[in-house]
Amino acid sequence: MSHAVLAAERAHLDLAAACLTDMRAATVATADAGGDAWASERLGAARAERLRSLAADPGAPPFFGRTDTPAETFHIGRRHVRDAAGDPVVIDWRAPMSRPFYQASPTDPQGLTRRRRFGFADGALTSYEDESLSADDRPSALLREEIERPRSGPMRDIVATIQPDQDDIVRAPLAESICVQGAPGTGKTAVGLHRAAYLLYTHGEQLSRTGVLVVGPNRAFLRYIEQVLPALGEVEVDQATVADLTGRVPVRAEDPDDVAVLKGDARLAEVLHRALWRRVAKPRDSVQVPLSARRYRIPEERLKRYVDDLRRAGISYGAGRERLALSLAEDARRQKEEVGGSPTDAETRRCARSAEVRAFCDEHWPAVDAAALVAEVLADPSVGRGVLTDAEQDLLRRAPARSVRATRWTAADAVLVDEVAGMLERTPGYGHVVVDEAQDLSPMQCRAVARRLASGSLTVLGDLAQATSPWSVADWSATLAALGRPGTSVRPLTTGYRVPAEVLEFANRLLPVLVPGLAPATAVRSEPGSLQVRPVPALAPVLAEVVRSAGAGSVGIVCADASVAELVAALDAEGVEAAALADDGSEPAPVAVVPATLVKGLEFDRVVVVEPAAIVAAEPRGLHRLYVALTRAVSSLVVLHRGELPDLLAG
Ligand SMILES: Nc1ncnc2c1ncn2[C@@H]1O[C@H](COP(=O)(O)OP(=O)(O)OP(=O)(O)O)[C@@H](O)[C@H]1O
Repeated sequence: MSHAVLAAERAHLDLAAACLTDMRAATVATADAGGDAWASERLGAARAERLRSLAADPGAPPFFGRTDTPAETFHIGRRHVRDAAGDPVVIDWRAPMSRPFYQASPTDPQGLTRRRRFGFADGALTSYEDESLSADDRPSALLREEIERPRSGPMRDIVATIQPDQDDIVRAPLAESICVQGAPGTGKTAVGLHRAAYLLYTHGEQLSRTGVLVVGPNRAFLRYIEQVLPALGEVEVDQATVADLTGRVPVRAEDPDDVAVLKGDARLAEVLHRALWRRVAKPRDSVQVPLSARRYRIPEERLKRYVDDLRRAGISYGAGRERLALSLAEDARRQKEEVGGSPTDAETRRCARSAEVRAFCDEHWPAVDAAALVAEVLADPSVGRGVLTDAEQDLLRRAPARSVRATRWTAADAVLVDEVAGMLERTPGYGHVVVDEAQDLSPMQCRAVARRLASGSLTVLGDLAQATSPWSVADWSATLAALGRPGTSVRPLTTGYRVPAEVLEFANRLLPVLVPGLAPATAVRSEPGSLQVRPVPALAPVLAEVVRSAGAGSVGIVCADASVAELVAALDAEGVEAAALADDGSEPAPVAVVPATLVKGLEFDRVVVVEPAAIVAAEPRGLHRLYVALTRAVSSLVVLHRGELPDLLAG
């Protein structure tokens, strides 16, 4: 390593930091344009956003790499930095010029004569490493170190080390929907978030209008990933669970699995569609409507035609109702014009709002409340005859509550209510949606996500082996069809970055039973001693000892949901401070007792899985749940069991 090179690169780092400071100052100083309050508010909001995105993460240096071609040198960083003259000092990692940094290889140098990576310690540039992109390159130690650096705490970005197969997905065109089937810890979530950041950078104008949505499985997961996009300079991405998206009614009850599966079936959309549209009634008589002090009779035949045309127009139920009122008013207007009158637009609108027109619409195209309609279908599912079997109708049937408000809704009901709401009024759609842990979505939940998509594209992330919901599928086609993107190509990721090889191989013993034929992941690193499987006579003392000797980093104790409180109390009795992880988005405690049903998508430095057989026994897809639990560890996994181990793990 040359000192002169190091000194020059440090000088460039200082220059970049100074330019960033100037850019921030210039943004603050931008004067408001004119006295228009709305414009200055918009400008203020845009400036605040730009400031937020410029607010450099103090731990993140302005660049992490450099590419040289015979003509040019680019430093690559988290965001674009330019000097006072407007010349680039650092190129945004998402810019096309940055692509060779991620993709160049000795077999395809992509025009590069050198790729340089930088090593940092506490924000200071301490080392660099060059590849000449020829066959004699040694594998990059810095790259390896960074990729293998144990990770814990909230998720961090991976911009410095995105791998070529991941980069292909991150930079796929906006128009292309993609489904990533990736084994545990292969970077699906990271790739999905970086793709969102890439698309926002590349198609900023289009996507800033329509927005980007990230859908995750629960609040704990959203909390875990919430820092990644802001660290990449993207602060305007919505993050939500399906429950958030469909939260039109309070959820206060749970369905038995068989009922939940049925309510998640796409045929329910057909049932609800029928239930709604059968409200529209055929006109049986003419009607008289008032227009500027006179009344006009609209004959039955024309009324029938208006209703029929609107039914067939492919518009929402609500829009149809509004347009029906307008059709009647327009009819009266034409009649008046035929006899030489010239009604104004205001008079015609008044006619559309008249008591007579409203009464006609209420009778023939009545207003509908989404929750009330679902309550009605659940109380009498016979509207589903021909779509659902008799047995299925019986399964769905529920004694009606005193009122719609008193209904004890379940999560699956909320999705049905959202489906109807989407029929009543078009749901505004995003330009791109990233759906994580998509293997767990029911077809009806997929439809709820698809409604938020408008004509945009999707990034679907998941792992069939981690599918734990009662409606889990064995391949991706049903999910992709319900998401409205049936032709989406499925791309595998199989290099595991999270879990050490010893732990991954142990978990992979379950794989042939979970999803026969699914390719197992290969871990990038091996850590001898990272796996311990310990039969114990009593849990609490050993668990306490394991936690005490864990050293720095986060500890996640994963157990069957029913045992969480007991374990927290047992640790407390042993003098070990631990807290249960809740699904309210609050931060996990340094030692967190995690219900198995909440652990999906998370990672901890050290994981203790307590009584695997109990996790398996707790639910129908308990073995899949156990696989999720066993693949959360970054540094070590300890399995403690008093009872027998599940067969596949024993021996
Ligand atoms: N190219 C990379 N360089 C460095 N770290 C990476 C890379 N890809 C993934 N990682 C890290 O590996 C870990 C797992 O990534 P991530 O959570 O995205 O995987 P996943 O496939 O979504 O996992 P799971 O399905 O098990 O939840 C994270 O800590 C992530 O930062």
